[in-house]
Amino acid sequence: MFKFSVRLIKGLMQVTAWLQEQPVLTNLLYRISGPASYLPSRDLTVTWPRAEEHKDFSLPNSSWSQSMRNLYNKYMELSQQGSWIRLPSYNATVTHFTEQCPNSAKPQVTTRLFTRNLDVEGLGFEYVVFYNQAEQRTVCIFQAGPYLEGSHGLIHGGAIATIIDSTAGICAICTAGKVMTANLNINYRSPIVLGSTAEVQCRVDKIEDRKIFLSAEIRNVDGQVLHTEATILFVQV
Ligand SMILES: CCCCCCCC(=O)SCCNC(=O)CCNC(=O)[C@H](O)C(C)(C)COP(=O)(O)OP(=O)(O)OC[C@H]1O[C@@H](n2cnc3c(N)ncnc32)[C@H](O)[C@@H]1OP(=O)(O)O
Repeated sequence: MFKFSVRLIKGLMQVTAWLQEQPVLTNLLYRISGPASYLPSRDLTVTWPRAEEHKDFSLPNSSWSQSMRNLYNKYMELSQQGSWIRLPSYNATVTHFTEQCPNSAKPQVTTRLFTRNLDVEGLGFEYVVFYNQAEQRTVCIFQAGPYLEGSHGLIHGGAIATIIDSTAGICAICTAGKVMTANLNINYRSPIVLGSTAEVQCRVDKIEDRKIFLSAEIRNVDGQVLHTEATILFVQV
């Protein structure tokens, strides 16, 4: 009887472990319960600022290179003329979409925006996004820190995809409201050296019903070197 119980418990544990590995289960949990219960139950070492203390990460900090600052100043001047606006950037998505969080004084979040998840300035994604409403364009001035390495001394292709997805996502959100990335197609033309400044240019090409088609390019500071080209499809949700 004892042996049978042990075997039964072991069997149950194996079934549970197998179930936890199945994407269909996590997907189902996510759909049924929403993201909060999908998070791991252990304590997360994530902190977030109170509403009155929200740090705007799109403002220059001491890690920014001179070329990063020069481009920032260029678009700030254009902003004063009215064509572009600088978009503030916080480290939690809930802070961006305050209408989803009525109790915004103390957002109940245990998550961080992927691109803003490091506390030390200059190690990860340093960037600022400007939006041009009339032209349905965004530009992102981007400096990749040493924690974004792929090949030796160069930015990881996934980090490049992330900054494109973010710049295009912001463009699509500003233009069409709530959207999800449905397709992201990238051609990596030349590598980007860690620490260098790059400019991500993104525009809405067309809108068909719920589909927003965008294209993006990453170039170096003077625009002479093409690093990356991409097309992105967002679907309104
Ligand atoms: C502030 C920082 C901003 C950062 C932004 C970052 C945004 C993200 O990274 S989102 C995360 C990654 N994306 C996801 O996880 C999305 C997962 N996918 C989904 O949830 C769904 O498939 C979703 C919402 C994209 C589309 O689903 P649904 O709303 O049911 O649309 P659906 O009816 O299937 O399709 C609508 C149209 O889009 C088309 N479509 C949908 N997916 C695709 C695709 N992958 N490729 C091409 N076309 C597609 C369909 O063919 C259909 O076209 P038509 O109307 O002409 O027939």
